[in-house]
Amino acid sequence: MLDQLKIEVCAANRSLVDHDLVTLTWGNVSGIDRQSGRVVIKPSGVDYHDLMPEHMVVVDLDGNRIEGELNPSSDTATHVWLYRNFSAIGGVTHTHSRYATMYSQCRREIPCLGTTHADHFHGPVPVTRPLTESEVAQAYEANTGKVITERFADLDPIAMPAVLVAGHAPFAWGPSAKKSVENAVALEAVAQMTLGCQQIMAGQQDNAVPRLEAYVLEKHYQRKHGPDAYYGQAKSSS
Ligand SMILES: O=C(CO)[C@@H](O)[C@H](O)COP(=O)(O)O
Repeated sequence: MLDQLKIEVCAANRSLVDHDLVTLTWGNVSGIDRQSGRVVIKPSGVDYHDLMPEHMVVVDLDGNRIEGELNPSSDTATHVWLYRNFSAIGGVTHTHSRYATMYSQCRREIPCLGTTHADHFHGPVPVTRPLTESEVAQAYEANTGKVITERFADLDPIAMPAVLVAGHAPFAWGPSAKKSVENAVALEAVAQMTLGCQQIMAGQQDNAVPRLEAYVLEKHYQRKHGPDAYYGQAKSSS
């Protein structure tokens, strides 16, 4: 079972380059086998072009390495925090993709301006609070997961499969490693289009950027996720 997951996670990491979501090794994808509770993640600092399934690292839900010679991604603690708290997700993608990272660094949400956004994200893409000095000093990556799940206290990670970490960069997730990459691609696309809209409107007398109407948002989201789209999920304890 994990051999197949290693193949999928390796392919998902390599696809980050094809989607122009990464510079150097600034990104990592993982996937979870919920049956065994094992997470497969990219090794730290390895060039994407050199990645092979056998390089993937297997960790448990506390981030302890179970299998693999290489060190797991430096963001492993964030990935496993998300798997522990968002029970319905199967894959996580973290990148420093340009436009979504600009919004993360400006600490501004990405408003829902159009149907492209609505097809993937049920509302504005939220931004977390910044980590405190002690949170950074104590456990930077785990506390990055903590501020994400804090921000999702009243949000559903199925309806909103992405977040902007203040001062850092985006995380996206989905039912599989591949789907988490797709959500990261969609996030970067809507971030770029939103920035463009804000630049277009900045030069206008009425420079308020029009938000997508709520009834259009609902229609598009339900068209993609079904009329009974499930917005709420019981959160497992971390
Ligand atoms: O967020 C960061 C650094 O800010 C990470 O995404 C690294 O840029 C990639 O780390 P590895 O996955 O190669 O350890």
